[in-house]
Amino acid sequence: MINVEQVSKKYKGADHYSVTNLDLSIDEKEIFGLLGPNGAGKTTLISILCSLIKPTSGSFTIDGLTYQKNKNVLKQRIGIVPQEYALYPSLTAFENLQYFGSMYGLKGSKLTSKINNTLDYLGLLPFAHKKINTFSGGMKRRVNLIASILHDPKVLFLDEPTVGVDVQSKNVIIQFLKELNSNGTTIIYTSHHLNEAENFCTRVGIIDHGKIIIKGEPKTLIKNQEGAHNLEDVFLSLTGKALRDHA
Ligand SMILES: Nc1ncnc2c1ncn2[C@@H]1O[C@H](COP(=O)(O)OP(=O)(O)OP(=O)(O)O)[C@@H](O)[C@H]1O
Repeated sequence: MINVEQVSKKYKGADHYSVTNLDLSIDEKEIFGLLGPNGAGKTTLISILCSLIKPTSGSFTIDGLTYQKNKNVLKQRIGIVPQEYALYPSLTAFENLQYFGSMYGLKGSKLTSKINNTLDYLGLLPFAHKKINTFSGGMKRRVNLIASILHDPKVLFLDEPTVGVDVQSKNVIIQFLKELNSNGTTIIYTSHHLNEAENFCTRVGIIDHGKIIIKGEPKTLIKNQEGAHNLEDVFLSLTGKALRDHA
């Protein structure tokens, strides 16, 4: 479904590469977790795959297609949940979702029922006609998520979809993503919640200094890492305990 070959990225003016000669292959219907310390290159990689930024070198395909030749087709096949909210604060949840749906050519009763059903699944139907600027962080994350899946993408990219949300919101978001996946959506997500990734992902890749240092099924990675009881143990063994502050 996704094939990445030797992708590198050096931002303009930067003195180092954020992603270096990265190879990655993700199968259809996987839930792939991209894990790594702050500054490891997760957002950069996901932004490249969503065509939000261009790689400095290397190539990749999604569903066998490149953006160079198939930008509009790929736009319909992928969904993007960015780290920052992409919502209009002075519009209601419903108005926001109508707007995002219309960007994918959706309209009428089909769009309305999709919005209402999904708001309902995610516990937001009673707030459908309230303005986003009255919503909590967890509620905004859920609307942000709905905005990205109205067009039923085959592949969904999520950059830290559960950051800053309470346990209840997190559970419903993960439940919803599992449901999408069981209906055929391939999911690639980044997270700092290793426990969540351990339970949610079919495979994870740990990325550090722009390179994937290990990838595989969480259970296998834990079994193969001496002394590891969970994914966090594997992560710390491989990436160390030093802080990753940078400015
Ligand atoms: N627009 C930019 N210009 C220059 N350097 C950047 C830019 N965006 C990111 N970087 C650098 O690229 C590297 C990777 O950053 P990236 O945001 O991809 O990491 P990350 O793994 O997503 O981190 P976090 O977990 O903190 O979100 C870092 O060194 C960062 O400082």
